[in-house]
Amino acid sequence: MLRFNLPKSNAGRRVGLLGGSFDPAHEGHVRISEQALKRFDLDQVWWLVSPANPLKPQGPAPLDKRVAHAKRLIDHPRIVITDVETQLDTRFTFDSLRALRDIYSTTRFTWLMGADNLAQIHQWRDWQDIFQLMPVGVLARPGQGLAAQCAPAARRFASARLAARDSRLLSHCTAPAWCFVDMPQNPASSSAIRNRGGWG
Ligand SMILES: Nc1ncnc2c1ncn2[C@@H]1O[C@H](COP(=O)(O)OP(=O)(O)OP(=O)(O)O)[C@@H](O)[C@H]1O
Ligand SMILES: O=C(O)c1ccc[n+]([C@@H]2O[C@H](COP(=O)([O-])O)[C@@H](O)[C@H]2O)c1
Repeated sequence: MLRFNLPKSNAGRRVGLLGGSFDPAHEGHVRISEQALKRFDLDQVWWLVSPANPLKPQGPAPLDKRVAHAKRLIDHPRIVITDVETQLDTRFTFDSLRALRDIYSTTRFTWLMGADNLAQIHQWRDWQDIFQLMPVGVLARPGQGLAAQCAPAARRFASARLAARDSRLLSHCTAPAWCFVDMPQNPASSSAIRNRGGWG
């Protein structure tokens, strides 16, 4: 029985978790979620709309506004918009993922992120523990290929990397395991939308 108003998940279901500020959500988020479903053999993708990125000094738009916009943008039977980090009162990704793993003990989670986050994840709290907790699926992002492939995290977990041709095995693997997949890339970014005055 769930303590919170959290999404439901059946035993054995494979769920990708895409964390982000979604300030605002855009077509790039939609594309990588659709690709992740296919390329990583997932049943669902949950968007974790975060209260705030612990590394960003300026807070995002109010959570309700970001969640409502995300729900207007995407209407997909296998993509779920959630505010679980607010409900769990967690701010750091490792804490959120550990809490979800404990609540949904029979769900197989995969952490998802764009290539820009692979290049930065070594700055996150407990980042190596994230790789030990669940498989990690990385999706290509324009201009981020080289930085991501040479990133400290890519080097540290080089032996746990799956070839892109085996990407559908990722969500079935035991951690640590990660995979970088290339795909038709989408240049959208929340900061570009904010800078154009298209949000807020
Ligand atoms: N166009 C894109 N292609 C691939 N990955 C993306 C794209 N846009 C966002 N992502 C990924 O989606 C997740 C959430 O992204 P986020 O909400 O920070 O959006 P953003 O566009 O990166 O925002 P900002 O420009 O403010 O940094 C991150 O893992 C990010 O790497
Ligand atoms: O846990 C951390 O230390 C940490 C530091 C920076 C970012 N994150 C997470 O990374 C995800 C992407 O953040 P953002 O703001 O770039 O959308 C989001 O889920 C954040 O909570 C997590």
